[in-house]
Amino acid sequence: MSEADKQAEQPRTIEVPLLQSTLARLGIDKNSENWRQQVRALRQSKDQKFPVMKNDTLLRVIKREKIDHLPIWVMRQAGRYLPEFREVRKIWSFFELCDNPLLAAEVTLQPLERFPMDAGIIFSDILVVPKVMGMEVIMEEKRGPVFPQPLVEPSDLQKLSIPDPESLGDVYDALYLFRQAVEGKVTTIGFAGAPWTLMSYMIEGGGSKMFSKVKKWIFKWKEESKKLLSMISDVLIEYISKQIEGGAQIIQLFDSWAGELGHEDYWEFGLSYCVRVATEVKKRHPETPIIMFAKGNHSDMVFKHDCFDCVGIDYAWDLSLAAKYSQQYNKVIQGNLDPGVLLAEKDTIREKTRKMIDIVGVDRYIVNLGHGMWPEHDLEHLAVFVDETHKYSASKLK
Ligand SMILES: Cc1c2[nH]c(c1CCC(=O)O)Cc1[nH]c(c(CCC(=O)O)c1C)Cc1[nH]c(c(CCC(=O)O)c1C)Cc1[nH]c(c(C)c1CCC(=O)O)C2
Repeated sequence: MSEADKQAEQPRTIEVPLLQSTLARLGIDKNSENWRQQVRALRQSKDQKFPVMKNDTLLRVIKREKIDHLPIWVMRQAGRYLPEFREVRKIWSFFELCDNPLLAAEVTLQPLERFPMDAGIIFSDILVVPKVMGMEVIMEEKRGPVFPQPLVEPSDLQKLSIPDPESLGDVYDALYLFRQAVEGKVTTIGFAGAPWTLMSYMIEGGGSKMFSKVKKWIFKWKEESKKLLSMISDVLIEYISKQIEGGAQIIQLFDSWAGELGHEDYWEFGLSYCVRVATEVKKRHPETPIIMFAKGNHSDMVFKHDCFDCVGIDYAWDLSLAAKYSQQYNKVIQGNLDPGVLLAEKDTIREKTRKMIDIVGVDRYIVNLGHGMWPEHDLEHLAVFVDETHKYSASKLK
């Protein structure tokens, strides 16, 4: 039986146990036909207020304020390693979750029930942006995201459009609900894919080994490639600004495929567009910090730009070098435990965690993995990573 058929057999009432009391407090009835309008009206209302922060450790690190432990969250913290997430996925398809603010907020809350993280990253995907620009995206069970009709040549750019920013309103609504629900206990993180990574997906049509199609574009059709990157950047500026207005307190840009380009080319086709996006967002929302995660060998470039408050370090990067740059450029760093370490014995996880904290120190540091969680990860092992981060950093901060 196909995934869609299996899902069709399940009851499709929206079950959001973790969100229930928040909905009651906000006066939203999830069983009414217009619950979406109810959420949207609250998010857009001029006098919307969020609960006072009780744990703003992550934001305090960015502002270099006093903390009593180092903050930790993990990329893909809402995902398939959680049995309760897999239960929800039996009933709803991946993009149905992304398009439903109640369900997206609910699954963002799931990991926080189990782990005392300091932040929650909103459940969504970087590919919702190409979707609203007019491209079809499907999530295939074993392959991941697939674009049935990728961009093949420059004339295909005509198929794309600049969407009304509110067409991604479900994401802002999910952020709004999540921030209401956590009642100040964690920081709310919004995110977007970087222009280069999104362009790669739109042209490769999914994951890739050689990146030959997108490389042909940038080297053969340079101006058209830049037109596409500019277009994506313009959409991202609006999208991220609206996420902040909806409730995001910090933003992470994911350039997952940065490492596929050489140094100069990454500047020309990658990072320069991230700088443009971040600078523009900062003009509108100077108080909101931005984390730049350029996976694969280009973090050194990221340190040099004032528009980024924090540099995400992937697991392959030398953390000592990152710590040195963090001092030199006065920037917070985030990362970078290899997700594979979570498969090791618990003692190894504790040891590696302590080592990272010894290298970076207990200021300017947000502890995280060096890439996202994997479906095969063990819950208890993630708990050990979180626990050791909090205990060890607290002992050093005393
Ligand atoms: C490249 C990329 C994508 N999506 C994302 C990136 C950048 C980060 C990175 O480098 O991994 C970002 C992303 N995707 C998802 C989040 C949610 C927030 C979080 O908890 O971190 C975030 C931040 C949910 C997701 N996005 C996806 C899942 C799993 C799909 C499912 O539930 O079936 C989740 C929880 C699917 C997805 N989405 C994407 C891929 C390659 C895949 C398939 C990989 C996989 O299957 O794990 C595109």
